[in-house]
Amino acid sequence: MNPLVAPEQIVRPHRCALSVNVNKVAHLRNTRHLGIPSVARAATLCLQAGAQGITVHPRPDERHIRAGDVMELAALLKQWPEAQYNIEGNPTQNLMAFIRDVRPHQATFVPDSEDQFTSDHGWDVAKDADRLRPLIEECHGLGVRVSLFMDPLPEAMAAVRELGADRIELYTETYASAHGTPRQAEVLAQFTRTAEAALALGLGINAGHDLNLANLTDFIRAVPGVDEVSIGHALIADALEYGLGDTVHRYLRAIVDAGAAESLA
Ligand SMILES: CC(=O)[C@@H](O)[C@H](O)COP(=O)(O)O
Ligand SMILES: NCC(=O)COP(=O)(O)O
Repeated sequence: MNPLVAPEQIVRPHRCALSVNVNKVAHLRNTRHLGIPSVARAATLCLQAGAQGITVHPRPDERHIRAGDVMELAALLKQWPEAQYNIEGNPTQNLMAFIRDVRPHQATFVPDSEDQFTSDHGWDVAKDADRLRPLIEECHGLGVRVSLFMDPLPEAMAAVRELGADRIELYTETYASAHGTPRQAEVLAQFTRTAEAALALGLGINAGHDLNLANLTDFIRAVPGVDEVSIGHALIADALEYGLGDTVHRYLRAIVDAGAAESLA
């Protein structure tokens, strides 16, 4: 296949999956020694409400998701064969041990330092290629899809493809900050160009970070071919108001409203 088909030739019937990131449930749980709220129970409620996946980011300092959560969710998701398990992290730190143990559907490589407040940048593929290539190959050998957390840089997509990654995850904080401002269209266009470049190379597209009920539909409408959005912070905050099941329905409705999923009926 021509590795650079023209964007207008990309026709991909698309559904966009919602993967709920449960980091913040674990964050709250960790502030007491009571075991509540339960991460597994929260994940179950999200799946029962129709979420198509669960995401965790087990950071080395275990500030929220702990190793026990990763294993408990792996056992839970065996009861939900249609649902996808996405484990995020820095593969040069603690991520690969989880990937080897759990073999999730997807590993999302994120270039975070150990003490980082939150994820705030994508990979510099030119600089990191030699370290990432064998780790991507190892994941593929384990049957695990690999997504690279990336800033919206169209020119970086060829290097991502050359590395052998299956998908990119568009780091959407700059979009979320610009949403509802005069810069929205300009910032969104950069994400659209990046997605078109990725699709032209046969890469799948995920997206995440600071997505919420206010900005999600506009993003999915504008950016072609989004396979999966992983949403945590805002969704868990919304659940304090609407309850987890109703909140998941609201996010699924936002994806339907963007035309990227069938109606919830
Ligand atoms: C990679 C990314 O943007 C998020 O998935 C990440 O999980 C956020 O980490 P915290 O929940 O620790 O802020
Ligand atoms: N990869 C993004 C994610 O999993 C959740 O990010 P956020 O919604 O907590 O900002």
